[in-house]
Amino acid sequence: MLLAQRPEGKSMAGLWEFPGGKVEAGETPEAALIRELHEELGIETWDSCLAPLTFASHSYDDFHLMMPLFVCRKWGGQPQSREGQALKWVRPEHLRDYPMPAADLPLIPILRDWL
Ligand SMILES: Nc1nc2c([nH]c(=O)n2[C@@H]2O[C@H](COP(=O)(O)OP(=O)(O)OP(=O)(O)O)[C@@H](O)[C@H]2O)c(=O)[nH]1
Ligand SMILES: [Mg+2]
Repeated sequence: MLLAQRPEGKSMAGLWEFPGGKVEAGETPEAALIRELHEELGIETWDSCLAPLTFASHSYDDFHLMMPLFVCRKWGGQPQSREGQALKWVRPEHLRDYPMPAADLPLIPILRDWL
């Protein structure tokens, strides 16, 4: 799977995360992910290429995160770093080697078992 390292200046800088971002008003989760993948990686994808896999539910100090995790199996173009973030393709069994946000940690065994 493709991990992105949060750049300096953002919250949780240096941690490795799944590409994506916040849903805007009136957007479906799928539309938000399609938009974010375009903004962050320059790739195109479509609702029909996104499969919901699991979700994270985690209380940070200042907000509660509910984050759906989708698998994107088909896209157009080559992922490239458009926001200065480092990118890395990582096998599920190696996810533990990359420091991730606290909300993501319970997802690691699920991804290892399911993918
Ligand atoms: N994309 C992403 N966000 C995550 C993950 N894990 C996690 O806790 N988050 C949190 O979920 C929120 C997503 O925000 P984001 O910074 O990616 O949002 P964004 O792309 O819209 O950026 P922006 O707010 O700078 O415009 C952040 O609070 C982030 O820390 C993850 O694996 N991927
Ligand atoms: Mg983002």
